[in-house]
Amino acid sequence: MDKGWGVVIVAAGRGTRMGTTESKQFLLLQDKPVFIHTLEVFAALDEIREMVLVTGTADVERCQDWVKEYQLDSRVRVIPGGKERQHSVHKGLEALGTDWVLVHDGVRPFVNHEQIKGCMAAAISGGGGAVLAVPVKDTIKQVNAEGVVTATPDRSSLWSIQTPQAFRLSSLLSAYESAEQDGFLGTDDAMLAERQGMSVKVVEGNYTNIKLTTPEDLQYAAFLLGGEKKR
Ligand SMILES: Nc1ccn([C@@H]2O[C@H](COP(=O)(O)OP(=O)(O)OP(=O)(O)O)[C@@H](O)[C@H]2O)c(=O)n1
Ligand SMILES: C[C@](O)(CO)[C@H](O)COP(=O)(O)O
Repeated sequence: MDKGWGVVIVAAGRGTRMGTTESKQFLLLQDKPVFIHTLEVFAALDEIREMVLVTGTADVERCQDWVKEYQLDSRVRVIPGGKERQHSVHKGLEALGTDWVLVHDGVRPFVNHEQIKGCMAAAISGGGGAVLAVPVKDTIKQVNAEGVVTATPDRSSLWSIQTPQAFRLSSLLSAYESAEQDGFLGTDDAMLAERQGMSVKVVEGNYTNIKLTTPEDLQYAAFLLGGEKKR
C-alpha cells in the first residue's frame, strides 16, 4: 500500500542576510511567525500524511510551543537541524516513513496548493523529481573573480528555482547519502539528485513564491499579505 506523501519544512537557518536579531523564520507576519504560515499551507492538504519541521537545536522547544499554539501539533513533528541546509534536509528525510517527499523552505510562506499539487503530480508522472520554478526576467551573466563577464547564457533556458522540490523518498535519501559520502554540498535538493543522474522536471510556479531572504522581502511579504493570500 502506497505510504503517500511527507513534507520536510526546513527552518534551522540563521537568517544572516535578513540582518535581524531574531532568525527570519520566526519573524511575525500579521502577528504570526513566518514558519507557521508555511506549515499551515501544507497542513491543510489531505495528501500530506507526515510533516517534519527541522529547526535549530536551541529553537526546538519554542517551535513545539508555537506548533501547539496554532493547533498543528497533531500534524507536525519538530526535530533539530544541522549546520547547512543540506544537513537539515537530510535529518528531515531520515525522520519520514512515506514513499514520497516534498522539501520546502520554511521561509517561503506564499506557496499555494495548486503549485504544491503540480509538483507532486510531476514527480509521480516523471518518475524522478520535480521542482517549482519561474523563468528568469533579467539577463543572467557568468562573472569571474575579477568581476569580468565570462558568459551570458541564453535566457530562454534559465529558470529561477524555488521549493517545494518533490521526489520519491528512497531516491532522494540515496542522493543525500552519496553527497555526504562524497563531501558534496549543494544549494538545493535537486542538485543532489541530478548528480546521481536523476531526471528533474521544472514545474512553472509564480513569482510570489518568494524566499524571505533580505529586508525588502519583508516589505513585499506585507504587501502580498495585504492582498488575498490564495491557497
Ligand atoms: N543550516 C540550515 C540553513 C538553512 N536552513 C533553512 O533553509 C531555508 C533556505 O535557507 P536560507 O534562505 O539561506 O536561510 P538562512 O541560511 O537562514 O539565511 P542566510 O543564508 O541569510 O543566513 C530556510 O528556511 C532556512 O531556515 C536550514 O534549515 N538549516
Ligand atoms: C533551495 C532554494 O530555495 C532553491 O532556490 C535555495 O537554493 C536555497 O538557498 P539558500 O541560500 O539556502 O537560501
